[in-house]
Amino acid sequence: MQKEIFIPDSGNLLPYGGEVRLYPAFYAKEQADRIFEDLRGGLAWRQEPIWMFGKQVMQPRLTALYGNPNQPYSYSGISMDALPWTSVLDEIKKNIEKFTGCQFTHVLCNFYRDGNDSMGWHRDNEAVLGRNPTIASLTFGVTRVFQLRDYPSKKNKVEVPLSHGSLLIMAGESQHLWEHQLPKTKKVNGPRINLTFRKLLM
Ligand SMILES: O=C(O)CCC(=O)C(=O)O
Ligand SMILES: [Fe+2]
Repeated sequence: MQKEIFIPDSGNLLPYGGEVRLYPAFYAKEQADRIFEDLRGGLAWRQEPIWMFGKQVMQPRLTALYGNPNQPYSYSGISMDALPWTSVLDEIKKNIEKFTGCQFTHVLCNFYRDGNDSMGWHRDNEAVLGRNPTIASLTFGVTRVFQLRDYPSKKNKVEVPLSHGSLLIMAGESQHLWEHQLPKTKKVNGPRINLTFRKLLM
């Protein structure tokens, strides 16, 4: 769908140690609106517990995992079984595979109901993703600020507004040297859906 048109990108947003690129208009508004509605109503959203500092707490967002069968995905102390691809998720996967030249096996879907929902500082560095994973992150709904910072020093914060229809690619060494989060905010009140496409090694 996208392949014949040139999609401008931000250039590398990281000053060193990996690559993060933003394609603000990967999907045009009408298409992004349609995808948002389909994902909101069509995915099996659940609030899941995770382990944090030795105790179980509910995640401050809803999640769903889709992907190739027989390959469960473990992160933050929970193991999730992937549901089979829906037609919209499969359509998006094909688009970004064509665009990036990478293959993806799973998509972790996050639903941030409002500005109180969030995701804390982390790296997507599970061994099953391999050493330098390419992660494709798509946003639908309200714009939220995504933050990265140098992992060892907790300095050099980079802020990236992720808007409706945008694609963010994290690649190279970005999951070693940088961590990222989606902080809470009082500035927005609407819902946001984020999809992170990943390739799990068998
Ligand atoms: O919602 C976002 O933009 C970030 C999601 C994320 O970091 C993740 O799913 O690992
Ligand atoms: Fe992440």
